[in-house]
Amino acid sequence: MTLELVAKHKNLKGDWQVTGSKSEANRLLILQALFPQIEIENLSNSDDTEVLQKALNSSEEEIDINHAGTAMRFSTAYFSIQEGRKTILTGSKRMQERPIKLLVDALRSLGADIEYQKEEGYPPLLINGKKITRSNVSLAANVSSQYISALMLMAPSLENGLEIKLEGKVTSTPYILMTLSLLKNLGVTASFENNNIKIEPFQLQQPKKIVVESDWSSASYFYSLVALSDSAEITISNYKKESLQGDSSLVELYKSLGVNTTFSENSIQLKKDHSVKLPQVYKADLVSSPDLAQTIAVTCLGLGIGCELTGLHTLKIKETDRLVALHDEMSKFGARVDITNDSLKLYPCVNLMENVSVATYNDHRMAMAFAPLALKTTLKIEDAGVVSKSFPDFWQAMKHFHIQQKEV
Ligand SMILES: O=C(O)C1=C[C@@H](OP(=O)(O)O)[C@@H](O)[C@H](O)C1
Ligand SMILES: C=C(OP(=O)(O)O)C(=O)O
Repeated sequence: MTLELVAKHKNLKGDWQVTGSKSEANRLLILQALFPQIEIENLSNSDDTEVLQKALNSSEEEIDINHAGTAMRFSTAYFSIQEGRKTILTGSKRMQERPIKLLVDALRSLGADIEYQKEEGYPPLLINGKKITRSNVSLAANVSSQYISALMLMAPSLENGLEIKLEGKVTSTPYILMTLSLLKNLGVTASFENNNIKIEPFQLQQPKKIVVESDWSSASYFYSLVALSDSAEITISNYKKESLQGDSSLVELYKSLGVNTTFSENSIQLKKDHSVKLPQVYKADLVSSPDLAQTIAVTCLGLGIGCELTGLHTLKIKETDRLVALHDEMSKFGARVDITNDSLKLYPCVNLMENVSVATYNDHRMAMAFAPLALKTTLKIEDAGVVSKSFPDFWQAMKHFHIQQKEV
């Protein structure tokens, strides 16, 4: 389905309730499978969370995780310790190109029985669940934090706990800290000091309710709407100041792009700040917030300013090669874009082309990042249904804020 987008008003007002964080939800689902006394509230309604929930409830041998990276990585560790159970974990064509070797090597070194079904280093995986008693592992931490979170999530259910030594420069650190916080919140004794993670064995004695905060990566599209509007005052919920999600860095990152954030009890109010003088070139290191790269790049494109984004080395192995995708799609609007393996440079582009058709490459964030650009030019989004990976009611939200959509 291709959607043609037209912004009917550029003065935005209104409220929206965003679904629960898929990162928090997917961690909690694994923890709940290991400690059934956990009760989860405000679970994400994303495809990635649904697919993991189904996988964990499935009694089938073959489980298809589709495009969901966290579900693939977290359930690889989970099924490795399901004693006596054989599982084939597979996923979409793209999932079969997303590397998992570092995690499989780490699990194998702990005694897990995992074989590759097709290409070495990539799903699908054949897993024969086993009891794991070894408690020391080390792995490179510069490729994906998801491998580390996967090990951390299974760790408290191991009889000897787990010590994980992180090698090299750690990437996407806030996601490791999110996992650590959720474990601690449950009552697990856990620490992360000097690239060393230590998690003690744990048993949950009493029922424990955990409420998932709304998704901050999804909030980024509202920040972009506000930045690109003529004026805006919108409220989104449920958010809190002390977030577990690293993407709450949006509050700071969007200040110089003209968006002010005010926290209320369980929501945030975003206001267009007309007093801000936009930078000619916006600069940010996004090594801690890789999922914001597309939103920020497109906001800068819409504002007619340049940007230099660094710390993007993980983008190449996500739903698509996001650096190439951003380069190709922003160029269609007339912009000059240079990319390297870990950075993106956008040159200021004052006259945006009209009626551009944006390809989305099975990547929800390509569709969602470009949608707010409708406030600046007319455009089409191809395969617009991809948004359901993390934000199924995204298009309703855009409609609520006057971005009209017509199927073409
Ligand atoms: O642990 C998580 O929930 C995630 C970690 C990040 O991945 P990397 O660690 O691979 O950068 C992020 O991009 C992804 O959307 C969610
Ligand atoms: C990278 C993402 O997800 P995953 O790696 O879990 O597929 C994302 O949601 O932007």
